[in-house]
Amino acid sequence: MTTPASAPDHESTAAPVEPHRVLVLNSGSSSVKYQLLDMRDRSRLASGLVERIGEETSRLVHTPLTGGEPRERTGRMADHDAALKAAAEELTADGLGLDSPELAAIGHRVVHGGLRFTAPTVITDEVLKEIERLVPVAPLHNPANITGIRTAQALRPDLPQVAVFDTAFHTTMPEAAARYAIDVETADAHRIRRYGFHGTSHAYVSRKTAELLGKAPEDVNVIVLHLGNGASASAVAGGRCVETSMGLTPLEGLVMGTRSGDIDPAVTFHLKRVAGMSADEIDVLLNKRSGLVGLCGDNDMREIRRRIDEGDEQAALAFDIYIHRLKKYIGAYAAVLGRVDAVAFTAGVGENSAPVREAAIAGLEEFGLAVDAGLNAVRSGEPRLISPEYARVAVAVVPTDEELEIADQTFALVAPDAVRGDN
Ligand SMILES: Nc1ncnc2c1ncn2[C@@H]1O[C@H](COP(=O)(O)OP(=O)(O)O)[C@@H](O)[C@H]1O
Ligand SMILES: CC(=O)OP(=O)(O)O
Ligand SMILES: [Mg+2]
Repeated sequence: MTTPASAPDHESTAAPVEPHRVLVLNSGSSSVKYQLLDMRDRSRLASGLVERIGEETSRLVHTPLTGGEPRERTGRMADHDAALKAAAEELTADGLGLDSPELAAIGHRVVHGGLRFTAPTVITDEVLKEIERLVPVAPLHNPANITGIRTAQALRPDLPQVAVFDTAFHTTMPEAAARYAIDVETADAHRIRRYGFHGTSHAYVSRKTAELLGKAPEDVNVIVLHLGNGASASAVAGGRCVETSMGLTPLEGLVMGTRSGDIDPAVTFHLKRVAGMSADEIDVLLNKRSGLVGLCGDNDMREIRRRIDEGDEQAALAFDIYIHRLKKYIGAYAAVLGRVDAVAFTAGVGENSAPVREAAIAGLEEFGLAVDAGLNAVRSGEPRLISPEYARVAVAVVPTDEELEIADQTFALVAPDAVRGDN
């Protein structure tokens, strides 16, 4: 790539360096994860997490990856703008300030890209307006993403800001999977269809799973189970998504930390007509007061397992409902794919909870699925197999890295000719 920075400069003695760093912002409803990467070798220079934004107990944990210990800040951070400014200060303290000429771009996770955004996109005013238009279909996520973009633009107005959409990977779903069986004219008038989310993670993990099996992505069919606070399953055939569990919004599908996942849509009419709830109240009930937290008061799988170990029946039932739904999706996606080569568990619960993996696969021997108890108990940050050798289908734990995937896609867009390190 030829830029003014690489033009001969007779006054300076050192050779000018092409901008090669990417900052990634993954803004969630109440948290921000960030990473600064050096794209020459795809190494992480620093990473961090701000949790409980808007509460008195906000907490920032910043990890410099060049040797130092993690640093913590606590105390109220009122909004995502305050959280990002605190993160920028931590980076500056490490000598990695956002004013650096080495920064090439800022990559943003944007949850809903609607029908229009099927690939990473440089953010213009017009693109930002479209992301705003999609707020009603991602009310917990797109507003946080927009604040992240605005704050980053204010800090570095000269840099390309790139949006990488959760929905993009799912745009290959066939119409049979993407359409709801409702009146076509109404659906089309309001763009009501199944978009799917967590696509960056499903893309990354399905590719990594193929790598773990020593095969090309085109040659494998994978069921990816992204089990975080939000949770979704996808069926990926030869590297292309053919079905996923989230729909118009991230509310459909699996039982999640605070979201109900699938319910009979008539439950909402019933809540309105019989329980007298407004649309907004029902929205809050299903998005924030349902799922594991609605069933047992806790949404953290560690806490639920602790309660089960102490004999708590409410926690045990919540766990059973979570696993029952997961198992239904594994069976359904096996049917959709026809041939399954691997089932991959990922995200906070999928990577860390051996009991969830064991229970989700238990009883599926007829599908060629089994988990080896010893392998399942191993704790590691590496992709690994947990199925016994005799099993026909591989079961794997494959840590996701949405930030690395966003950095790769961002850098490929802004510096298409740059030489990048390999995996
Ligand atoms: N060691 C663990 N054992 C079981 N569950 C865990 C563990 N660590 C994290 N989790 C679960 O992972 C969830 C967070 O997952 P994550 O993928 O970070 O979610 P999100 O990106 O939606 O915030 C927590 O709510 C908790 O339930
Ligand atoms: C789309 C979605 O549910 O994201 P998250 O899991 O980060 O809440
Ligand atoms: Mg997540």
